[in-house]
Amino acid sequence: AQGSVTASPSQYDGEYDCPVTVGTPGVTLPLDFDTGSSDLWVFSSELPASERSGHAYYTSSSSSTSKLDSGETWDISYGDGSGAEGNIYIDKVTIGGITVTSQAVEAAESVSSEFVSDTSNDGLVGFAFDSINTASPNHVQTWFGNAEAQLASPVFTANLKKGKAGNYNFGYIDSSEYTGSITYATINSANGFWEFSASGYAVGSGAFSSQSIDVIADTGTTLIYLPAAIVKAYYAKVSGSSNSASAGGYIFPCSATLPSLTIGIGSYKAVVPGTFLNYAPNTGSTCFGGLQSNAGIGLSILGDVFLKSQFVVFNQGVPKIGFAPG
Ligand SMILES: N[C@H]1[C@H](O)[C@@H](Sc2ccccc2)[C@@H]2OC[C@H]1O2
Repeated sequence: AQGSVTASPSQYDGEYDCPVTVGTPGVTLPLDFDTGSSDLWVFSSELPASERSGHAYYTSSSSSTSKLDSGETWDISYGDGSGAEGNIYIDKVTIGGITVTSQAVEAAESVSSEFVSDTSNDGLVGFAFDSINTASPNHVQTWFGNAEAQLASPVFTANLKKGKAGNYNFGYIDSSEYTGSITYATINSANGFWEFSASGYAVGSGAFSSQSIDVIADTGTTLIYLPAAIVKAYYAKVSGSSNSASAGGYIFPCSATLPSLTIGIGSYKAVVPGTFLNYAPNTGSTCFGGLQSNAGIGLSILGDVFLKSQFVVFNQGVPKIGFAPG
């Protein structure tokens, strides 16, 4: 089997949400595909009505194929301080025409305010490694982990776009979605992430600095977070930029022409256009950068600002990650 699903950007490409059908009869919910976590959870009828407002949700008792995963709970905290928790049902989950008949569906009983106010999604689908799934006392598998048996190849690809719909594909690599050749990096999955070593960086037309940068590829993170020294070197080339405590990061005049950012993947030079690095308006005539410091995060993240400039292959079989111009 192979599948494909549309990925729709929220405002400012803050996240990319995809239709996922759960249960019988199916309820289709826009879920945020997240290669930085490994829980599939949904807004549910078990939430207080106040936390469900503005959201669609899953009602296990209305699904003839739903079965309580007795004794199992989940409780997740994300890097941005948000979180959710609840209990678990086993039910059918279809994405892009591929159905997993016995998927652990983590039903929310409580979600943090960030999720209540983010009405672009009604939950998340984690695509990282099972080791960081939060179900307890037993881990549950990701949807992709369960779907792999149906796939010709243990791969999914991300073809995210700036300001318009893209897609995720499952089980195959569509050569029409990229140019040139795909360059792969070995994944270290010890921390449960799609973690690898980038080979260096360049700012605009400047010299490439060869250095190993430990990063994770995270479709659920909006921006790029790199070591402070690299970020400082980037904004040194943006006149009028400053690292603003009040804005929570680097800002610059919206009229600035931003240099591109090149990230090395082996010998491949992945280029993020300067226009992708003006993320969104801040206050007044200042704008907020798509590249920010990883200070306080503990790791570097290649989020959507980077990923939407590339075609990305996530191969869970090896594991390895591949990049090509999108
Ligand atoms: N992997 C990411 C995850 O998908 C989001 S969870 C999220 C929170 C609020 C709104 C939408 C999504 C959070 O930000 C970075 C990291 O944690």
